[in-house]
Amino acid sequence: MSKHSKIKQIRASVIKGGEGGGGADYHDQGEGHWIDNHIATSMGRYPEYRQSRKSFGINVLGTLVVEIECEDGTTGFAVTTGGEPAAYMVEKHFARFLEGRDPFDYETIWDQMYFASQYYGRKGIVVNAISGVDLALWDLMGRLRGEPVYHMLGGAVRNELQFYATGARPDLAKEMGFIGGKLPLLHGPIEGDEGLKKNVELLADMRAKCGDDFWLMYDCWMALDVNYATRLAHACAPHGLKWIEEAISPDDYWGYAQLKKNVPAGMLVTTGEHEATRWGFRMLMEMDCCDLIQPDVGWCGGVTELLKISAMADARGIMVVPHGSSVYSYHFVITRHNSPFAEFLMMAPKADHVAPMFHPQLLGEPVPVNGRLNVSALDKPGFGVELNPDVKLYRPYTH
Ligand SMILES: C[C@H](O)[C@H](O)[C@@H](O)[C@@H](O)C(=O)O
Ligand SMILES: [Mg+2]
Repeated sequence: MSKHSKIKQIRASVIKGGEGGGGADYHDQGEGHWIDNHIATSMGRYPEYRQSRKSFGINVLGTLVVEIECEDGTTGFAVTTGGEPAAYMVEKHFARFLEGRDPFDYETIWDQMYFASQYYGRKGIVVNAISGVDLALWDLMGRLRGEPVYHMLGGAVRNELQFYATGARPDLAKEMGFIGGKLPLLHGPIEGDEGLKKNVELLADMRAKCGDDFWLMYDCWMALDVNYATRLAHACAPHGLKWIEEAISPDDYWGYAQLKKNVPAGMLVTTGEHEATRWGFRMLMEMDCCDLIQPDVGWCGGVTELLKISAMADARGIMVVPHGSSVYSYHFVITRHNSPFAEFLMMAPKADHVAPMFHPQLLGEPVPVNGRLNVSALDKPGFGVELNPDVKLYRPYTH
């Protein structure tokens, strides 16, 4: 007989655009932010959509806030990307698998959410919604037990996290103590050899500013084809490009397998932030698509699924460095030997100082200091953060 308080209610809320700012939908930033400044994407083939990813809707979904309340009043929550469509699924479809149940039945809850939505889900926003519910369950379990999530995942295997920084200023990231800097790629195939030359020149400039021992990577956000990515990798090799990230479409497993053969020896091919579930990552690994996988724990299925993905990768000697997702990935990374470092997304508009990733939605969100975060910063129940009461929530659907 379960000794735990049962789940009384699950609630899915959103934050109206503009009031909440970026938050979990961290691409939803103001004008002039580096994260929306001429970054190469597949939509770049349309001139009207080349300058700004917001122009084609990268921020159209918004934040999903999932709250799960127990009969004793204990409430766990999590935020991810999903907005009203994801809220609809949580309220109208997934709630039935949680209410009246023990929150520690998270395996069965996950299984029922996934297979009940298999006919319309499996990847994308449906798995974002499942991930949001799963993360809220892990937060709730931690609060019920008075333990941080990382304790429940087996405990820390090291006493601190080390981070690389994603943003437009790797030179400043080096000064801030990060172990590396990941640049967004600015020019895609539509801009021809001239654009490729600019991509290489930017990397060369950053290499000159950062010196030889600082990791430099390119994030290509699904924008390229195999030939362009191959040419870019070879042109960037003399400037010490450590990895080429998400160069092509997440659906083109065959292209990744070819790119991994094409790149210069020693350069890593990475991907995975837009992949989902153990089955998607099994495909990436068994088709030898990449050297390092980057699931987003708020998009791939949550902690419950990331545990399965990570074990598969560990058995294959593949590193798992989750896509930046603040505390939701920190609690995982610090417990895994095959996750030796983490990503920190520079949310400051000029990438010139450290700011909490999901600001302003979360209170108590820890940030790296000198590119590191001591495990003690995670020593609070659940994921250790609270919802900011000044950020108003709207519950678009009920059940
Ligand atoms: C910087 C990239 O274009 C994305 O905005 C970023 O969110 C993601 O790809 C990452 O790896 O951080
Ligand atoms: Mg990326």
